[in-house]
Amino acid sequence: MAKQDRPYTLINVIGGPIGVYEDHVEFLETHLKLITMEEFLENKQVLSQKIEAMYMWFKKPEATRELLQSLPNLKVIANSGVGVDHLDLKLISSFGVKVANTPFAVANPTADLGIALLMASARRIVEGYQIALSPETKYFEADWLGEEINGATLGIIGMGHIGYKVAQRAKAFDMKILYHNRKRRTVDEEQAVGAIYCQNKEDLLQQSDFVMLTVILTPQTRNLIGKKELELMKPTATLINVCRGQVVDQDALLNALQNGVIKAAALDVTYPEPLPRDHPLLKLKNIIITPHIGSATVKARRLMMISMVESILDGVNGLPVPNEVHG
Ligand SMILES: O=C(O)[C@H](O)CO
Repeated sequence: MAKQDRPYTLINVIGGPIGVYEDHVEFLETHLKLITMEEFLENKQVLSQKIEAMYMWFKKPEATRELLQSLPNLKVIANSGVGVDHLDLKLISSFGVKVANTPFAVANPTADLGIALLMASARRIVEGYQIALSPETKYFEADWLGEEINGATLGIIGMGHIGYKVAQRAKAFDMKILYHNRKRRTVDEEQAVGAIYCQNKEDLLQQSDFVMLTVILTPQTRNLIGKKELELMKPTATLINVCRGQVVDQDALLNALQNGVIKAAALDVTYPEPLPRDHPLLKLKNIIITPHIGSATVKARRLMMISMVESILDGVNGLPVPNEVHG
């Protein structure tokens, strides 16, 4: 693309914990004219007229009303990742701005992580690592046991791109797969992974040995799993969450884990993130917590970037926006 044709695109900063990756910049600069927030604020009058896109890498820059008001020619916001719960979609669309996300880029690595957490929990890998490392360990105990996952029942709540990829993987482990979703998958899709639809999430909760959460966070899914739902689960069951912390009532989960209502939990997401260092969930033995790493692979982050650039280029050229999110 000729240099002068690249759309002016607002980014937060390059590098550091809240910045665009330095090794993505060459690709980005080939397609977009990147303007950092600092450059924008220094030369607001000129740049505000030129900026047509926002490259929102891990929630930054924030799409505040004030920022949207100062960008009269903004056409599209490309959001890294699939979750858009940090965005006020109504507000953004009232400015005539479209939003796109990257559902395809994150589906495989997030499903991989879900299965990794399931396996780690079933085979007590984190505890085992600590035993293997501990100076207290004199011998390896023969009765220190985990669970096998083949033949076990996995209940997937949320059968979008990620949930379906989880099912594909679970099939390879000969798990029995149940799922609950707003919309039922086609019979062909169900048969391809051997998944059985549960119209009521209660049925799924009662029957599953592992419950995996892969929904998006909306007002309807906030606290989807609370005291009542945890009590429906088997006392031998494990809850795995790879979507958003707020989908689970964390106090109810703490209580359930402390009192044997369920056996264990494996969470890639909590609220807040990270949890305060003295949070009681961090003190439990029957929990694994990872730092929100569903999409944290080199490949996924590159695919996210490419997908975001595609959405921006089509968006500023008045074409249908790939992966447009409708509020
Ligand atoms: O929303 C997502 O895709 C992840 O949580 C962030 O990568």
